[in-house]
Amino acid sequence: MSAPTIHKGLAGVVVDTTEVSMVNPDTNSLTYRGYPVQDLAAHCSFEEVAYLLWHGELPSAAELAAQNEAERAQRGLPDDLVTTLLGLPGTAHPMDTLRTAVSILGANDPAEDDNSPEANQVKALRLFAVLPSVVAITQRRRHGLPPLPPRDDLGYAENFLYMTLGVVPEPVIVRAFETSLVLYAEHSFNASTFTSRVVTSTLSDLYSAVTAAIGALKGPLHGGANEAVMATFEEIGAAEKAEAWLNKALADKRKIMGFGHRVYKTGDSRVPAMREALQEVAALRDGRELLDLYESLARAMYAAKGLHPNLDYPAGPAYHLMGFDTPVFTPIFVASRITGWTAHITEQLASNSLIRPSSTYSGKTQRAIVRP
Ligand SMILES: CC(=O)SCCNC(=O)CCNC(=O)[C@H](O)C(C)(C)COP(=O)(O)OP(=O)(O)OC[C@H]1O[C@@H](n2cnc3c(N)ncnc32)[C@H](O)[C@@H]1OP(=O)(O)O
Ligand SMILES: O=C([O-])CC(=O)C(=O)O
Repeated sequence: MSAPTIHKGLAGVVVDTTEVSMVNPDTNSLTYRGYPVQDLAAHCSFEEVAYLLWHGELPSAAELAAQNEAERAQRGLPDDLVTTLLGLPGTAHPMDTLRTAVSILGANDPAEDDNSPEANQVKALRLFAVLPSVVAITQRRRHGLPPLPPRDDLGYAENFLYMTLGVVPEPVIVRAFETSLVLYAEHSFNASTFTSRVVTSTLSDLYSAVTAAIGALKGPLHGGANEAVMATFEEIGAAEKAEAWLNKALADKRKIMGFGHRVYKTGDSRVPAMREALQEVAALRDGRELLDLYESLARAMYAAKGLHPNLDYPAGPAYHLMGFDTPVFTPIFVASRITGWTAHITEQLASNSLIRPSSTYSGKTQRAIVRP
């Protein structure tokens, strides 16, 4: 009997179909429900993109108004949840706070175990609405500031920025932030989405699937890379030091965060739009030096390894210049990806099969228990 082929990391393994998005590495393109992501970023609000991911079509004006009304009404956090979250150690990573918040919201939801599409859509919208409040709390407590109540006169991106930073910034910043939310929203069977589908496949509940997905996204090989990119820039310090720093880091066999991708091998479809957003933010926020460092490291990495940046590479410095603390970068990714995760959870349930791959045993041969 020939040994089965092992697909480490499931690389290249096609496990299911999806109608939510298509990543095409041959053309470096990404579509959500058929629409190119850069067109959505240029012409749609994040709320419209959320509706598209959940319902398969862009909303009419009336459908969007109804969703917005429901979302704005649910932005606030219950007082006891705020108390619990502020009771976590100040050293807790904001991703841990976010994961805990989703878990508590699930435990308090009497419909937690109702896996009907209607009930799960209610939960998806509720999580979409409250996550910015949780992210905002984690940043504000780092600065000794109390939580700010949400404002229902502001759009999703504006309110998110307001609650975290205490002001509604310039329209260029709001637009760049919204672009990042659209670009981060969905990416087929990435590790965190796949995690959410694995949990869902056991017929567990949506909150459990999202909690697990947050755990998967936290890692620096996935969403955590947007925070790690900032740490890299801080370690390098200046553009003229980038090449020497990189050569040493590669000689030390370090992974350079924000570069490479499991699917895209000739460039991430989302980077051009996010790089443009970063340039606009940098122009407004005195970001010339950071931008120079960004470009120097990217050039050196391509020369040394032929590797291109992924979305986390421009998103990290853009969030920094907008005024976000580094530990909230990946939580922002969560607040965006909640749309994609929940669309996939619904899709998984509609055509479910328990996800349970096989393995080849490589341990000790069978043996008897021998007691002395
Ligand atoms: C939104 C997102 O989640 S995008 C991904 C964010 N993650 C990161 O930026 C982390 C840094 N990047 C990486 O670690 C990888 O590129 C991954 C995990 C994203 C993809 O990994 P894989 O598809 O498994 O690629 P793999 O690890 O096989 O890389 C192929 C080769 O390129 C090298 N390589 C890939 N990415 C990097 C990197 N960022 N730094 C240094 N070397 C790298 C690998 O060491 C390997 O070299 P080798 O053949 O000499 O061993
Ligand atoms: O697709 C992946 O493997 C990672 C990624 O870019 C994402 O989740 O946005």
